[in-house]
Formats: sequence, C-alpha cells, structure tokens
Amino acid sequence: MSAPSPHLHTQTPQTAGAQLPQVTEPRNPGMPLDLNWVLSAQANTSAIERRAGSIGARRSVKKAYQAAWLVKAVTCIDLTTLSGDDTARRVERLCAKARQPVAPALLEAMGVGPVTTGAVCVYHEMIPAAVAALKGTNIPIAAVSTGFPAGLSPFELRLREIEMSVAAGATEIDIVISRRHVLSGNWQALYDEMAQMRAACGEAHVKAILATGELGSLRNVARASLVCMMAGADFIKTSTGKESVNATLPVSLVMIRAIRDFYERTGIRVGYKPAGGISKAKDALTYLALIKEELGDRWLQPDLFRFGASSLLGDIERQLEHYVTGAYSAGYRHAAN
Ligand SMILES: O=C[C@H](O)COP(=O)(O)O
Repeated sequence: MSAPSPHLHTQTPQTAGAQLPQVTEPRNPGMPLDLNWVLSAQANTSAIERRAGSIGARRSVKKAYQAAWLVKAVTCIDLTTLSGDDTARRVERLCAKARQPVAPALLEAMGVGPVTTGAVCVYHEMIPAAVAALKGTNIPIAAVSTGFPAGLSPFELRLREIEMSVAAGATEIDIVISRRHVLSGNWQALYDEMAQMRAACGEAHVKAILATGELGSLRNVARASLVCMMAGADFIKTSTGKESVNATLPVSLVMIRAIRDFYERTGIRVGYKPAGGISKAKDALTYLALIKEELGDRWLQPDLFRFGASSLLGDIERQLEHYVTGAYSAGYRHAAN
C-alpha cells in the first residue's frame, strides 16, 4: 500500500462539505478564435500516459481524510439519469437523492452539516419533473440538449432545444459538439457552433461535451478544448457516457492542461467535468487528486468541477458508511442510482 499523500491531507470531514463558503466564478466571456494558439497545441501521448498512470498509484488517502474527500466528491456530482426509459418517478427519486445524498446520521457522525450534490442532469423532457422535485433548493438542473448524444440533429433544432431547455428551467446546458468539425480540422466551424450554442444558453451556464472517445487523438482533444473555451464554454466535459470510451485519466490530463493554459493566458477559469463510467469512490479520489495537483484548490469547488455520474454516489455512500460504522452494509440497502 502506498503512503498517504500529504497533499490530500489538508481537509477533515468538517471542512469538506457545505460549510465551505459558496463561491461563483464569473462566466467565461470567450474571445476571438486564435488559430495559431489552437494549432500550436500538441499532445505527447507517452508522457501524458506516464503522468496519468502515476496519479492513481501515488494517491491513497485513508480514514478521516478519505471521508472528507468523499464528501467533497458528493458535492461535485452532477447526479445523472440519461436513459431512454426515464420517467418522472425516476427523476423524482434522483432529485430526492440530490437533496439528501448522504444519510443524515452519517453526516452527523462525521460532524458535517447538510450537503447536496452539485446538480442533477437529465434529458430535456425530464426538466419539469426535476423542477418540481427540487423546488425550494438551490440545486441546479443541467439538461443535455442539442440532440444528445450524437449531436446530429439539424443545427437550428439544436439551438431551439437549448432555448426550450432554458425556458423549462434548466440553468446549466450540456451541449454536444459536432465531432466531424474536429476530425476534419475545421476549427472555425467548431468555434462558430460553440459560440452560437453559448448565445442560445443566455444566462444558463454551458458545458461543452467533447465526446473525447470519438475525437481520434489526444492532440485533437487539446485543440477542441481550446476552441470551445475560446468560444465561451463555461465548462468542458469529456463524454456523453454513451461513447465506447468515456472519461479517462489521460484525456482528463490533456483537458485540464488546456484549462490551465487558457487560465494562464486569459485569466479566465473554465470548469472541468469528467463523465461516463466513473462509478467507484476510489476513482473519484484519483480525479480530485489530479485536479488539486494540476489546477489547485480553487478548481475543487462545484462551480469549477463536477463529476458526471449515474452510479458513483452509491459507492461513495458505502465507503462513508464503512468509515463511520466500520462495516459495509448490504448492497440492497443502498439506492440503485
Ligand atoms: O454525463 C453523465 C454521464 O452520462 C453519466 O455516465 P454514467 O452513467 O456512465 O455514470
């Protein structure tokens, strides 16, 4: 077992949750497309894989520190259901979990006040159910619009879908980019598309889903990240959860470095959302360590970091219960999502 990382040993459960001051980053206003900058972005695959491989292996936090980071992770989850058979009832259950993601008795035992997830994330048609179920809370509703997950419906319809989702009550819109613009190196088309989608969002924050598993190379991921940020994305997000390869550490490293580069050159902080296939508490800790090391503590707040996940919360609850009680409860005692 590797030694606990001192870098993560800076929080107790009491400081990890809702007691942290709520901060909200100003929105990314965007900037003109800078093709020289975009084309200068490269990705050294072997160096990236080496660095990504070193994160999970070196980062192991235990006991109270681990519990603190897991509570932090909960506050950064976009609790998601994106299934063809979604119903209002399922969304109501999801929202009930978002309101109270960890059993009050566990939080009390850790000395932590109430926490919520970062947001809930649903399809457009499920927004009204989420609005009703989250009434009286500040939990944002994120909607996947723009012909999710392929993003191949007519462009005008995709823009209209955004407007309809915002009108229905979504305050965050997760858009999907046209992968073909990246695969053909048409950066102007990607920029224009992203800028128009951002404009259609109005006051709602926009997360740009790159669908990195379909972009062909890490260099394309780096360039697409920059173009979306130049066009005003508030967050960049790895995946829809529907590609055959979703969030990975190498892809995350590339996107995080693009965010850092963008911040160093413009002073604007863009958020990061790994999504798809993140279902284990251990993986959540690895992502948090990566963010802390590469971007720093400021990015470890829900306004700049989210997990897109449908089944991560269950495993985190299991680990927190183990921390408090010393035993794992049977799987049937935990919610399915
Ligand atoms: O954006 C969120 C993802 O669709 C969730 O993916 P997941 O179901 O693999 O956790």
